[in-house]
Amino acid sequence: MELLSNIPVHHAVPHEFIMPPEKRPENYYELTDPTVTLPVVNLAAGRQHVIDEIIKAGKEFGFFQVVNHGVSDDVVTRFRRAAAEFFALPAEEKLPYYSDDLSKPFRLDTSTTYVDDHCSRRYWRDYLQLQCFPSDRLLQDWPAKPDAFRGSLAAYAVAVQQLGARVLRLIAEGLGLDQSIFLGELIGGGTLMNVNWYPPCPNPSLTMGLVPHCDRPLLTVLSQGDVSGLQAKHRDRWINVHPVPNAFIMTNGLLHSVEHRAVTNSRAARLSVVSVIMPEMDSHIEPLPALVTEEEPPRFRPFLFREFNEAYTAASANREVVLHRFRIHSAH
Ligand SMILES: O=C(O)CCC(=O)C(=O)O
Ligand SMILES: [Fe+2]
Repeated sequence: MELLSNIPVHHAVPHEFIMPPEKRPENYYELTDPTVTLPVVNLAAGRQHVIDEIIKAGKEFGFFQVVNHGVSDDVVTRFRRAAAEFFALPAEEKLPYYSDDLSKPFRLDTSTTYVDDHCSRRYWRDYLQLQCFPSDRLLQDWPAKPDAFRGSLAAYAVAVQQLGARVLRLIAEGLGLDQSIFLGELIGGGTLMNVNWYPPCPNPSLTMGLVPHCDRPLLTVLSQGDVSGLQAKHRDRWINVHPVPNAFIMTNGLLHSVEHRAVTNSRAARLSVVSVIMPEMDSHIEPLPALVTEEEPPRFRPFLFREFNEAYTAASANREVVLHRFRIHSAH
């Protein structure tokens, strides 16, 4: 399949990218609620204030941006630039990495195919999917070109993992739990990364960059640069996640795993770097006893992360279908 990034300029939308009318983002403007903006949490503020803001944002939105997060702009910019340069390489240099084998530690692929009424459609996105740790062993699987790719990725991955651990400690404290409760097997699956490339699209109203979905891991740390396109569900409406300079966007399954999607635009290419902090496959997922009360009984049965992962893949990330498998249905 031809990569979108192999074509310098797209003058028309090929038919396989045209979404059926009900899946188009035409509600981009109508259903988008311009009065709602996602909270921006300043991590340099007082600790208790930061914790309160994160818990409030997590409960209300399941999504928030963080600034003054301690990850240097240079680390972020260097990796974002190297990744953009990778997508701009000539087709033959990218070809060796092209694969749809999910077990590969580094692979390049193009938009997921989505099948509807026996008709398949494609999303307007190329992406890299890679494992980050242990970086000394995986480094050789990462591309040698552009020159800055390996070094900048190793630095970025460490910085993002530390930031993720810091936010997980703050969340634990905010829930009245031991600070390190989420830092064991729940993050032991390592960090996976998606680097998404959405080239300018001649007709954004017909295409989607990424299907509405919820992320499956414990915490996602997303860098979207300065081009908008990310939207999150809030009270049944899509809201735009406005780019905030040097911010990271966080979303997690602890408080609320929120449906989000990416729309395309005709002006500028958009690159997002999505780091997902994964549990070990055999970790036991269940409501923490400290959070279960008679008024708040468990709503989901215990399961292994492996089972959840399989259900997620089988249901193509459809939130309701996945949750249904694990929900405890009350007797009345
Ligand atoms: O491009 C974006 O901003 C969203 C990407 C995303 O949600 C993902 O890769 O899981
Ligand atoms: Fe996502």
